[in-house]
Amino acid sequence: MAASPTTSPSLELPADATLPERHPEAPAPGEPIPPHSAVCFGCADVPHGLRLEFRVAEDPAGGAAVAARMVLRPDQQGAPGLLHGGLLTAAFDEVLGSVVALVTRPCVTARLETDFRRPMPIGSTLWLHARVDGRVGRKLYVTGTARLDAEDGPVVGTAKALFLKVGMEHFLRNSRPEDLEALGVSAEQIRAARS
Ligand SMILES: CCCCCCCCCCCCCCCC(=O)SCCNC(=O)CCNC(=O)[C@H](O)C(C)(C)COP(=O)(O)OP(=O)(O)OC[C@H]1O[C@@H](n2cnc3c(N)ncnc32)[C@H](O)[C@@H]1OP(=O)(O)O
Repeated sequence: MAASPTTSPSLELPADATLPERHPEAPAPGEPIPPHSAVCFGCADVPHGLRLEFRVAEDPAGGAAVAARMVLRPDQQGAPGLLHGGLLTAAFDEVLGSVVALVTRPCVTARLETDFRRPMPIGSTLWLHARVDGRVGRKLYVTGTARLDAEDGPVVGTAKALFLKVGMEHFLRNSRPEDLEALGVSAEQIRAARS
């Protein structure tokens, strides 16, 4: 049967997936991970952003893992006094993307599923954890957990995602030219990628 544009292959870890190690130049367990960009909605210190703070976590199996924390603010409400669910998904996108970046980069989210398990009161702190479970070629399979108010607090959400390794041309072809130029990319490089 032909694939439907509204369905995607499973996020289950394929049998031939291997556990990828952290890149040799990636920070070590316990070290903080700085924002990957000064303007990122997820990790940069921007007023409207999630302002997630990260460190590399120890993975018992020797794989790549991160821990992150996010304080839930009044401007992030969905139902009165509770975090908007889409922001938990956004937080997972950032946290799962960050752990993938310890293995290889750049990667983008192809598919992300969130399970919402408990409400998240404004004023609480989310403690998130993510791990790369396996890799098959360009495809990286990642899982994450969000807990309330402590690293071992109650689970409020879980996520599974597939990230795909892409080339720099993904950004050169698709990002706004002015944003690329602000990063030092020349107009000529942008034109060449788009010709
Ligand atoms: C100079 C500039 C500086 C830039 C500095 C960069 C900094 C980097 C910062 C990162 C920051 C992170 C922040 C958070 C992460 C985001 O938020 S990323 C933003 C959200 N994501 C996107 O915008 C991605 C949009 N989607 C796409 O561009 C394309 O669909 C993709 C994901 C690249 C895939 O396209 P493709 O490369 O053509 O892949 P395709 O050949 O279709 O599929 C390859 C394989 O993946 C599977 N696959 C593809 N899509 C799916 C899916 N949805 N479900 C299941 N399987 C799938 C296919 O079935 C196929 O499997 P195999 O047949 O190989 O077994």
